[in-house]
Amino acid sequence: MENELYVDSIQFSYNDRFQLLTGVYLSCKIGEVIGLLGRNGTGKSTLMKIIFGSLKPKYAFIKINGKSTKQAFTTREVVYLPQASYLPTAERVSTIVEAMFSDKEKRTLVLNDKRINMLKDQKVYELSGGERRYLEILLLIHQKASYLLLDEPFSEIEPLYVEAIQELILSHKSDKGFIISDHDYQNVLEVSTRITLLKDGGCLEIKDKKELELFYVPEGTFSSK
Ligand SMILES: Nc1ncnc2c1ncn2[C@@H]1O[C@H](COP(=O)(O)OP(=O)(O)OP(=O)(O)O)[C@@H](O)[C@H]1O
Repeated sequence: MENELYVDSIQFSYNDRFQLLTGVYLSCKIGEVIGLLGRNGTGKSTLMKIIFGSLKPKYAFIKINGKSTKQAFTTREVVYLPQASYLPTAERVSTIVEAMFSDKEKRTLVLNDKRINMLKDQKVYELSGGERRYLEILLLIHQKASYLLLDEPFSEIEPLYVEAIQELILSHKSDKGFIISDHDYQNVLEVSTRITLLKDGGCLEIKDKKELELFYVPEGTFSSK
């Protein structure tokens, strides 16, 4: 299948005693926002690292736009937002944007973003959690890659920036595919086109909110409102 990130049969363990991922199947097409939910420690971050290629699995079948690969990052079609910030804290926002984009037009586009423009002379350590996370995602969204793996993009950031990041994702959905993992499932649900639940080492497709109540959130979470 063209224009799809496809992973199948992912097996992984950190030690011999426990197999964390036992045969994960996941797919994401351009235009899709996949909400990857799961309880603490089920392996969401591990799965993203395996797909990206920074962690070696026991077995994985990964195909990007019809071509199989061992490490998705080598195809330049996949970028990954790790849970922790990846920006050098002592650098100015404008310096980072210039370093990350050789193309002048792209640089100008990013620097003219309405939120980043007023922060461009600040250093990364001076930004709020939300401003920094927004910048990190903006920098990834403007890369050529078609697929973005976002590990906890909404975690511990101010509501204004949760909304800004949601807007950013939705405004780029037509030409990108997103896989998003976050504990704040409401924020994920608001932008997702599909939900998959990582559970007992595999991925379970969630059809509707009723199924989400059955497997993930407390009964009545959606119906009692
Ligand atoms: N480098 C490591 N060595 C050994 N065990 C690890 C390592 N990294 C993670 N683990 C363990 O593997 C399991 C899965 O971790 P992972 O971070 O992938 O889960 P997660 O679903 O992303 O969790 P959370 O939602 O809390 O971020 C956890 O039990 C974790 O403690």
